[in-house]
Amino acid sequence: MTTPLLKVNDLSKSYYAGYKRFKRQYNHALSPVSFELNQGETLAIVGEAGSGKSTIARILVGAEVRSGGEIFFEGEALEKRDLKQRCRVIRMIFQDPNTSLNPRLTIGELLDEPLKFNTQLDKSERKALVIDKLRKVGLLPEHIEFYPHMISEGQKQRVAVARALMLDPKIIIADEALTALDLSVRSQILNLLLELQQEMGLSYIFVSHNMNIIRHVSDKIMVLKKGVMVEKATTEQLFNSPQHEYTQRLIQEQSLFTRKK
Ligand SMILES: Nc1ncnc2c1ncn2[C@@H]1O[C@H](COP(=O)(O)OP(=O)(O)OP(=O)(O)O)[C@@H](O)[C@H]1O
Repeated sequence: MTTPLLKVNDLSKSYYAGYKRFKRQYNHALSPVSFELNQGETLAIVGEAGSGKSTIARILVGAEVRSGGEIFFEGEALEKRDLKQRCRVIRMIFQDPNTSLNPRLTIGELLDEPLKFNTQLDKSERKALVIDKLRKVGLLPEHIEFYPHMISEGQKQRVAVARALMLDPKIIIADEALTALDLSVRSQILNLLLELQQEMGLSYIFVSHNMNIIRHVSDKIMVLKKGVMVEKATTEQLFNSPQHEYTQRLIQEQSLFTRKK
């Protein structure tokens, strides 16, 4: 049996919520969840607002500390790696490039940042890598001089993708990264992500509440409801025969919403 790229066992998260009747209270944002991700595979995590999707994402990238469970990357505990190494292997793309990209930095500076902080490369080596990644996401070397406000929404999301690629990660987590984009731009970015997956053997975790988006991109899906995993299946199984009534409702609501549009 091959070792999965990422193996998560009983991951959980509770937030301290103050005292009630002299007892410490906790908000269980995430009850223990387990899942695996293989190289080149796409996992989607779906659920309504507050279901714990982003909590998993934040723990995986090291932005949040887990309350329980274990995370193994290539068979080794993820915590054994320092945050720098962790940043290299798992990167995140956020929903809104307008807030995730610093407007005061040029595209070149934005892409150079991860290299500057995480590698020993000199300026010209870093510039060559920046240009390489710009090309990979369908932008031009000239974009180095541009500021985010000078380019379109779709191009901004391409910059966000390029930034996630700078350290040659193995896993990219896209947290609602396609939701805010209009339909034509969304399909362009989706195609770009799929091409990059083919080319670089990337694994993706798509965090989304939009069943339509994930249906077309994911190999398997995990459904969360109020911090509890209620269903986990291949995409085909889940859409053909959803087992949990919550999953059935999510699929139904999405198809109604799509028909109305
Ligand atoms: N820093 C925090 N302190 C306390 N509670 C938190 C914190 N961050 C998240 N939570 C709670 O944890 C639960 C899960 O939140 P999370 O952001 O993971 O949900 P989500 O499914 O990603 O929702 P959304 O789609 O709105 O981002 C929610 O009840 C939320 O209120």
